[in-house]
Amino acid sequence: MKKILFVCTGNTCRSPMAEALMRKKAAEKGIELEVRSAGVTALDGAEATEAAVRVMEEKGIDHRSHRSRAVSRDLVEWADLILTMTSDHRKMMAQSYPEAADKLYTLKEYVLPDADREKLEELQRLQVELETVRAMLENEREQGNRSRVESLQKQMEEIEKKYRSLWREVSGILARTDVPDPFGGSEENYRQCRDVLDAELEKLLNRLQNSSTEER
Ligand SMILES: N[C@@H](Cc1ccc(OP(=O)(O)O)cc1)C(=O)O
Repeated sequence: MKKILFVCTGNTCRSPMAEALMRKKAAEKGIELEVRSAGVTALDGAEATEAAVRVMEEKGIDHRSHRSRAVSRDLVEWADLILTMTSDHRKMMAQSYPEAADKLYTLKEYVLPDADREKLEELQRLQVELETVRAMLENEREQGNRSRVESLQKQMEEIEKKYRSLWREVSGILARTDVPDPFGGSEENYRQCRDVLDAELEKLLNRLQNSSTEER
């Protein structure tokens, strides 16, 4: 059974709403899933915010029993898929748990159409390549190896060129990959957040259903 971990900051607003909505949707569609949530800087045992409880009630979900918890190595190991609310959460998770890198995405990124997702992955790959070549260049500079420095500089310019043109294409997509934090906002902010999550989770369920029929 697929195990999904949703991650936000405090685990009192976004990721608990994602967890509860996903559990309900999966049950309604008869899809077997296990879902949990946690926060990158969460305290253990805090209740969901009042406004979150109210807007979940509107969807027929009793959210009062939620208690926050911090992300832990056990939870990361438990999950097959980790979906964060923002790209900052994804970065923080990748730094703390590099071994989880290939199951770590922002929720919105994971449900993008394939073509857009491939572009984002290519951008991340170029970023790593750029850092690697930059480190090699520094090293050769220190050694005073001029011909090697020149060839690495050319290589870096090539990668930067590709990076810049791809960046122009994907910056629009990237700007839309965060689920904004309703914490401290009005009930309407929470409702909007819930509806954004609801729409993204519908796409997530479709993606999971499609990939399980492809696997058969
Ligand atoms: N945990 C933060 C506050 C916080 C709580 C919730 C929160 O929203 P979410 O649960 O969606 O990350 C964001 C931040 C603090 O100690 O002040």
